Amino acid sequence: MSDPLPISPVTQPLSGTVRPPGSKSLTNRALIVAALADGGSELTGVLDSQDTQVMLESLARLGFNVQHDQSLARVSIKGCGGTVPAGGAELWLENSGTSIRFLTALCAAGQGEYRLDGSTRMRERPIGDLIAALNQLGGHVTSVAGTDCPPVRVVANGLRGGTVDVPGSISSQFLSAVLMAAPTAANRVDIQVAGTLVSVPYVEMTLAVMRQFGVEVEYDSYRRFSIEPQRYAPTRYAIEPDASAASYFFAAAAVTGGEITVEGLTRDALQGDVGFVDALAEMGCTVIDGSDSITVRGGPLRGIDIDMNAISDTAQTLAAIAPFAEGPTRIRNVAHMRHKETDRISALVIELRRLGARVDEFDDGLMIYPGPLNPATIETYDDHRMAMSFAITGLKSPGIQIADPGCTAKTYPRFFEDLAQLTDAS
Ligand SMILES: O=C(O)C1=C[C@@H](OP(=O)(O)O)[C@@H](O)[C@H](O)C1
Ligand SMILES: C=C(OP(=O)(O)O)C(=O)O
Repeated sequence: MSDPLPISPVTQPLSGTVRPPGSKSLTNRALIVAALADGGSELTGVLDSQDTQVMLESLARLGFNVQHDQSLARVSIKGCGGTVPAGGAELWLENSGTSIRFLTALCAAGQGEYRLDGSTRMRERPIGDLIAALNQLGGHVTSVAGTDCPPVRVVANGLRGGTVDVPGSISSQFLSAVLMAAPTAANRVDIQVAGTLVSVPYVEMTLAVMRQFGVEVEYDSYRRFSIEPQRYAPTRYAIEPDASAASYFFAAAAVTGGEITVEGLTRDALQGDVGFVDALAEMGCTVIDGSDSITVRGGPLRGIDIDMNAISDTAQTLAAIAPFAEGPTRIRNVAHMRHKETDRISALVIELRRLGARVDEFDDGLMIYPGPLNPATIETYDDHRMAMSFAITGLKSPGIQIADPGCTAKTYPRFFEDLAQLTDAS
């Protein structure tokens, strides 16, 4: 655990320009489909963080030829035409949900015995729905401890294909994992989503990346998908900056009344989390769309009532600035946040109350009331987004310290350096 980090409130509105590192979600998707492609791909703008390092290390263990140039944020990877070279491996995925879910499906497309495991929290994160789906497609996948959580054992002999139900209400990552592996199956895969589908923009992102690597999916309003056996094409692929990471900088502008530009992202980004700026606009900020950037200009904030199901990784960002708005903020329809790095609804409620805020907890979200905050050390629960979100609260309210700030390494190892660059320049 790293030492607590005190955050100094800003003395004037925070202004400047920042370019966050590459998107975690795009990096891990591009790596999976490039590994399944028919030859060498080159990815640029690759995120270098714990979640992508465990993916890269795993692909190397699986026998893929992967070259990572960290200084240039570039990865070259030689795909094996829909197969996995090593006939078995043990993979360690820390607490990276995308990595363990996407790689479980990739391993099922291989030949041999694989074991996938991760941190204590990872062993509490559900994966049973994905296991059941892969087994319907001819896989032999089990939860080793019978918990429907990792560790996972895959005895692989390729996927047969056929018809499969994929539940969507716990995590969209199960559907994304099945979609990306589906073109390697011997026969057509017909997917039917069971129940509601959470985090829909991430499924749109999966389909977009598959298309960019030359694979076509027929689908009908995110309920039914059909994938014929196909090969991914080797591709030169540029990864967008991370839109969830951008939310902290947009929130910093909002809460300090400053003006911050995030470069490399527009509303056309493949990441749904760019939509966080619409929430800020509803709270009273001005959003300025550039040709290759988005700028947020802060102002007096008003509380809002918002469904954040599609962009739940930014719900903590919003909750962390909500105490400064006029009127309460209600965040709805994010029950799936309870299955992430920590139970994020519960963590938000505890930490906002520690600061003296009035908060109501609901099964599906929370309500935050405005009011002055007191000094406190914020517990981060090994959740990068708790650390980054409450750092923004600390720009406005004195005496806030972030416990274990090193946990941002999961997706943004240099977060506090990038934030300091903005605060030092203002
Ligand atoms: O597919 C993805 O890249 C992700 C999907 C979301 O998870 P859920 O689908 O579990 O909500 C999101 O929270 C996560 O950070 C990344
Ligand atoms: C939920 C997250 O990650 P994952 O599910 O990939 O571990 C996140 O980055 O906020």
